[in-house]
Amino acid sequence: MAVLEIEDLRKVYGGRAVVDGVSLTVDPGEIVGVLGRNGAGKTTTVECGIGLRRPDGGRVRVLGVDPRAERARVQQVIGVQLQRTHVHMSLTVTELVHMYRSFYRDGLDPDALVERLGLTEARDTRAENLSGGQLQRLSIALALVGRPRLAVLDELTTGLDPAARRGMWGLIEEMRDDGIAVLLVSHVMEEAERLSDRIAVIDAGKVVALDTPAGLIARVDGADAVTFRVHAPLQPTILTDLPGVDEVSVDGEHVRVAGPGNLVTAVTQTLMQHAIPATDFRTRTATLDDAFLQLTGYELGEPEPPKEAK
Ligand SMILES: Nc1ncnc2c1ncn2[C@@H]1O[C@H](COP(=O)(O)OP(=O)(O)OP(=O)(O)O)[C@@H](O)[C@H]1O
Repeated sequence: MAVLEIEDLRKVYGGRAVVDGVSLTVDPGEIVGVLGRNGAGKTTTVECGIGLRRPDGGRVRVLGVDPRAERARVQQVIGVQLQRTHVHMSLTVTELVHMYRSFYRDGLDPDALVERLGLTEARDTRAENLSGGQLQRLSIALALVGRPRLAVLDELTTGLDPAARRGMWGLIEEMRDDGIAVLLVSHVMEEAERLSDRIAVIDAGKVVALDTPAGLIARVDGADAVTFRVHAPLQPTILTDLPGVDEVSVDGEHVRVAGPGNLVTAVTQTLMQHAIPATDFRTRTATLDDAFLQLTGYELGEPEPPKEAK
């Protein structure tokens, strides 16, 4: 059974459907990423999914239970880290993590979790005196200490330094391997790509794509390309016929060859066979960024210029 099931969810504010027919599921041991522009409806979807907001339409189940009808039962199985954390700011890190642990029947060792999240030195500091990154780590500790069946993480690593970010990813992967279902809202493409088994891209309240990170990247049109300049006449057909080439465009001496995968080797070999001198090779490989931008209606830019030699 899916841990979280969202079916045809609708939420309306001021006559506008900010969530408009969203469906998605998260299985045990699965990390599902949720990507979308600011205001796309991600937080609203997630908060409806765990019973914090009342849907105006559709159906939501956590382990088969309606989270608004059976609040107490559902609270026992979910851990939530939201953008706006409300904690008792006058309590210390240790006090808060132990208090949250006491809310759950089962759970992690609070002190070990504090250490794992790099909060040992701050354990006796009141929440109100923590740095932004420490407060972020605390909110994650509070979400995870009850060993939830479903962890909902909204902007997991915002404000964390690069080392802390890597550490957090490792922790989330361990939890996934332990069978926990994770719903991960993120604006960090590297994070979404590394952690997510599947990614839902939400735009204007609708799921515009739901696929593996590799599946989303493979959908990008024309983002894998090699461009170069030729210094002798070129018959485009010598390149069009190469395996993996989708499109060849020639504009004077500028040539662009597009298709999935790395085409540089095949292109340079072919040019050599035909004795066509060429320079200024630039390559571009599709990324999750490209997929996201294309799916949410942005135009793709031109290939990056080559890096200057040091
Ligand atoms: N309580 C509310 N009352 C009125 N409008 C709301 C309310 N909550 C959200 N909205 C609107 O719904 C839309 C979706 O908001 P939501 O917070 O779900 O977006 P998001 O995708 O999480 O954005 P971000 O990436 O900026 O966090 C926005 O236009 C927002 O202004």
